[in-house]
Amino acid sequence: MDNARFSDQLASGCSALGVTVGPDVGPQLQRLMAELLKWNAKVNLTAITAPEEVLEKHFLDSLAVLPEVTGATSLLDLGAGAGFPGLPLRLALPGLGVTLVDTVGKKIAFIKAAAASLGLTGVRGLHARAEGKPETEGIPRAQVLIARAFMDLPDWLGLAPAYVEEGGRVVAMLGKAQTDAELQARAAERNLRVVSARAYRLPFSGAERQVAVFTKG
Ligand SMILES: C[S@@+](CC[C@H](N)C(=O)[O-])C[C@H]1O[C@@H](n2cnc3c(N)ncnc32)[C@H](O)[C@@H]1O
Repeated sequence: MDNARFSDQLASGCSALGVTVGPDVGPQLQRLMAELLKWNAKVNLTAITAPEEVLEKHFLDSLAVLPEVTGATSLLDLGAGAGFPGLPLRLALPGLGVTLVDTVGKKIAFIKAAAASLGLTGVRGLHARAEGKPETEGIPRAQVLIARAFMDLPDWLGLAPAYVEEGGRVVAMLGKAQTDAELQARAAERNLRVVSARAYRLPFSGAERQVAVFTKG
C-alpha cells in the first residue's frame, strides 16, 4: 500500500468511526506497519498480514476506542499480542503512559523494538502472565485497563478489577456484542457497574464490534 493510499484509508476510516488523530499519526502507523510486517516474516506475531487488513483490523479497530480512553494518563493493555490496541492508542494520545503485557516473549520483544524504532516514550512492554495478582506479577495498576480478544467476558471481568486504580475503568473490546441485560448481569456478578456500551462497525469490512466500559461498584 503506498503512502497516499494509506493516508486516504486512515482518514476515511477515522471519519467513519468518528475519531480524530493528529497529523503525525499516519506516518507513525505506517512505520509501525513496516516493523510489524518485517518481524512477522520471521516470527509469528499476528495472522493478519495484508496491509489493508492490518490498517482496518489492527490500527482502526484500536483507534475506534479513543473516546473510551481519552483523558486517561495511564493505560494497561493485558494480552496485548503484537501491541493492539495499546500502541495505536499511544500514537494517537502522546501524553498517555502505556504498559503492554503478554505471556509470549517474542510479542513483548516486538513491542519494545517497535516503540524504540518509533522513538515512543512512555511505552513499557512487560513479559508477564496476568492472573489477578499485580504486585507479585510486577504489573502496574492503571487508570484505564483495556484488552481486546483476551478472555471471555466473565473471566476478564473477574480478573480486571485488581489492575485498576481507584476510580478507574475497565474497557472491554468485544467481537461478539452483548445485550445491555447481559452486560449488566456480567457486571453485577463481579461487583462492577456498566458505564457505557457502544456498538460500531469496522469501516471497510463492516465487521461488528462492541466496546463496553465498567467501573467498580
Ligand atoms: C488473541 S491474542 C490478542 C492480542 C491483541 N490484544 C489483539 O487484539 O491483537 C491474546 C493474547 O493474550 C495473551 N495472553 C493470554 N493469556 C494471558 C495472560 N494470562 N496474561 C498475559 N497475556 C496473556 C496471548 O499470549 C495472546 O498474545
